[in-house]
Amino acid sequence: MPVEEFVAGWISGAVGLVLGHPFDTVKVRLQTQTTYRGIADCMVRIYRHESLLGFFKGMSFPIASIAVVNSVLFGVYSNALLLLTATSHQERRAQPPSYMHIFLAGCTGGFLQAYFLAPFDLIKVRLQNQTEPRAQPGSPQPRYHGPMHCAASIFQEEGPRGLFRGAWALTLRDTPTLGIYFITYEGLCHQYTPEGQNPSSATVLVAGGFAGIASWVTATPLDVIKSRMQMDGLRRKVYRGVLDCMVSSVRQEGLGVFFRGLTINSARAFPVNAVTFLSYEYLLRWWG
Ligand SMILES: CN(C)C(=N)NCCC[C@H](N)C(=O)O
Repeated sequence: MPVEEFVAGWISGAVGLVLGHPFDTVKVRLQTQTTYRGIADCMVRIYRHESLLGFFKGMSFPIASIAVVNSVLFGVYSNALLLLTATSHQERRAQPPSYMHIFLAGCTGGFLQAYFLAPFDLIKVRLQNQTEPRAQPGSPQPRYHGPMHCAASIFQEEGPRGLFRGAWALTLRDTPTLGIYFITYEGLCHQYTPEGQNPSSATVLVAGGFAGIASWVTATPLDVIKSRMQMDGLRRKVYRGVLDCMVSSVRQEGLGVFFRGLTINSARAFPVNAVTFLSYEYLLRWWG
């Protein structure tokens, strides 16, 4: 089993993560809190109240976990394609796999990564939603003092299953949309690359960027539900499950609720996934 894909997936994911985290914080706040009037209002209020550091809340755990999460995604995707088509990453340029195989391999990668991602994503979302500024004498204390304290508190209060709150919505979000992610990337690279050659850097950047946008546009409705399920139970439990969360969110806020954070999700997706795929391709070429 080639391990290069796992390592390339890890490094490329970390590059994208740091770049996209501030946008991700704004998105999570817009999806779960109704007090912001829009992207600009949310950004200004985070900056005024919590300083620049407010945008980077909850980033340390994703950085630590990206090694596992992205290497599972890219490694499983590539190895699933190897199983389905009997071609390695380099051979696939000369013998491109069918879109059905790419989709199935992407869905498999998405399905498996969701379970590795679930606890880390939960802790990220909980920390991103803490609006208290950095601790100053006399100022209100945030509920969680950091990622380890957050993980330990959830574990103590809700048991090990609590760490997987929202995991079902996350799996529903990631399984089909990662199929779409890889199909868009491979399809655009194939379209704009001469037969048998490697795609140019510009092609990889554009194809990666659009793969990010296509997958996040389709993922946003379940992303909203996932974030709400993850915040549920913080004080009292409101939703009975994914379907109940969907129905009551639509009842209270209308169908537009499914598009909360769509603009910022798409704006974030382009640069993050452009650099993720560029570093992924270069690392694999570098290792031959
Ligand atoms: C729509 N979904 C869930 C994805 N495209 N997932 C792949 C993640 C890529 C990158 N780390 C990101 O956060 O955009």
